[in-house]
Amino acid sequence: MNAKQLAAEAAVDYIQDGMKVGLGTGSTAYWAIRKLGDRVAEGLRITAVATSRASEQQARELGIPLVSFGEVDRLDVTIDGADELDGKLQLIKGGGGALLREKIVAMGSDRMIVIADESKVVGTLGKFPLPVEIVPFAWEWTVAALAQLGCIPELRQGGGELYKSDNGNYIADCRFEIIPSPPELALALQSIPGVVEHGLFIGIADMAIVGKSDGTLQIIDNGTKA
Ligand SMILES: O=C(CO)[C@H](O)[C@H](O)COP(=O)(O)O
Repeated sequence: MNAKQLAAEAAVDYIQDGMKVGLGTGSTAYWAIRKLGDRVAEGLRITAVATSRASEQQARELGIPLVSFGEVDRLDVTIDGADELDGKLQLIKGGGGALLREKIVAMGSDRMIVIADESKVVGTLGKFPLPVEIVPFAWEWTVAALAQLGCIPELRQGGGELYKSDNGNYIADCRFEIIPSPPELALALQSIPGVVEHGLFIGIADMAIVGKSDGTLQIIDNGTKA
């Protein structure tokens, strides 16, 4: 079993009968959804919402009951991957382009469990280019404003054209190399009008389950919620 699958399946052990569950996006979340599908087939009764069309389709194929956002106020737990995470459970997300939906779903959950392999754990965030979802209108100005924050922003490409998120927006991948203060950067990003959402998750995750190549798990749950 690979390290992503190990972490993902361990997270599914936290799901109990009757829970409302947020389904993340990406190659690690894939394994969690697959395991949840197995447990639903065995009789586990849950309802779920998905953070992307891809995860929704996977859940549907596996028979996981999906509900609309109008049918639930809050979720009990969301299980999702991350591109980077530090010891305070601050995250960079959005490598798969689903950061806006992922943040809405995670913040609407009583608990967010992050699943990752050990390559995602860092001392300081920033090596992974920070995904920022921006509206197509006047994107040139928004990208220029992002560059003013000290990064090199690059609009994500997909299939020979500009990538569009499930929400019809562009993603600017912002290369910082190091982000000394994620909360300060988050505030600065939020003040740019063309920014819809950014991939810094601060004070949102409650616990991380990290799968290691030696087959063991590391639990990070003592993060200071900023
Ligand atoms: O934020 C995400 C998608 O927007 C993913 O959770 C993140 O990119 C990690 O992906 P993977 O599990 O494939 O490494």
